[in-house]
Amino acid sequence: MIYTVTLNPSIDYIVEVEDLKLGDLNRMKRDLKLPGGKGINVSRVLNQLEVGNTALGFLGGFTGRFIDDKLREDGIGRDFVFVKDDTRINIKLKAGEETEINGLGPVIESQEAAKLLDKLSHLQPDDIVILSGSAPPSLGGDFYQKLVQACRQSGAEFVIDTTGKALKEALVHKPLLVKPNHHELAELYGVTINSIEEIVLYGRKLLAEGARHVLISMAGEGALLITENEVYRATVPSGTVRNSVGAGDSMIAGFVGTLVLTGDLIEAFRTGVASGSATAFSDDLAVKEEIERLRPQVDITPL
Ligand SMILES: Nc1ncnc2c1ncn2[C@@H]1O[C@H](COP(=O)(O)OP(=O)(O)OP(=O)(O)O)[C@@H](O)[C@H]1O
Ligand SMILES: O=P(O)(O)OC[C@@]1(O)O[C@H](CO)[C@@H](O)[C@@H]1O
Repeated sequence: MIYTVTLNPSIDYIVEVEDLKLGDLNRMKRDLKLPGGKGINVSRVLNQLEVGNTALGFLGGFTGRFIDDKLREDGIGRDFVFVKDDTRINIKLKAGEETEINGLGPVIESQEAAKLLDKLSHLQPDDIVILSGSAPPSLGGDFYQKLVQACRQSGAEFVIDTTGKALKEALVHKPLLVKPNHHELAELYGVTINSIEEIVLYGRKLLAEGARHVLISMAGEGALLITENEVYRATVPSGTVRNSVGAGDSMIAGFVGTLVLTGDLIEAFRTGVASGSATAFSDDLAVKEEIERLRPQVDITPL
């Protein structure tokens, strides 16, 4: 079974205004409320690809119920810990360019945090757990470490998509996949990156530190897949970008879902890129038909 873990889900409140005037009254041209948070996005795209999965994490209040209802309507498995405080609302403001304002997230009490760790103590060795996104500050700085240890103690594989110290510390536990974008990669190593050769160099450092597969996404510039023996570059299909929120999560879903279904690394990479682009070209996350349409447009070459 694939599990996703979203420590800090959100309602993504997508707001479009014609011409934003700061300090003035602006009227919305369009708005949309979506269940969000990185692991939840992965669950939604896995579901599109007909890959069964269960979404875990913390939900609370009316915002949490909204997310739970939406996932239930889509037939996605859920096993959330319900907390007292409200799940956050993240604002995605479209006014020509995209501006994001993400909430800190709810207070998670220690007994609520313990309930999630308890769920992970029942994992099986053939499970894959996808850990994605920020952690609410109240969980403390080492909660990801605890999650990773819980996965490893049960023998389950894990994928981690977060930043900074939590990502660095997870590497030694040999994640199946990490997927920083090229900016996050540079930030992780405290460097500026100016070329594909440098991206490969630092991507290989992630492997040396323990990651088993490294995907580096570069938005409209394509993506790299780096494994112990191979480096591949993918082009992205062309299309009109409508929304980049969740493109990276969709890529993880496409890659992991296809790897589980077929065991074929190149096809997993292709579906990952097509899924990211299908989201970038949609208002909401990628749907199956669009992923299928874009897949043949992704060219993959060894470097
Ligand atoms: N402008 C674009 N054109 C085509 N495909 C895109 C574009 N932007 C993103 N994608 C697709 O989505 C994938 C992931 O995008 P990106 O590198 O922006 O990830 P990310 O920074 O993790 O995204 P986010 O944090 O917004 O979810 C890319 O590898 C590509 O397949
Ligand atoms: O604040 P975090 O956890 O880093 O990111 C949360 C978030 O921006 O990521 C998703 C897109 O990747 C959105 O659905 C959500 O609002």
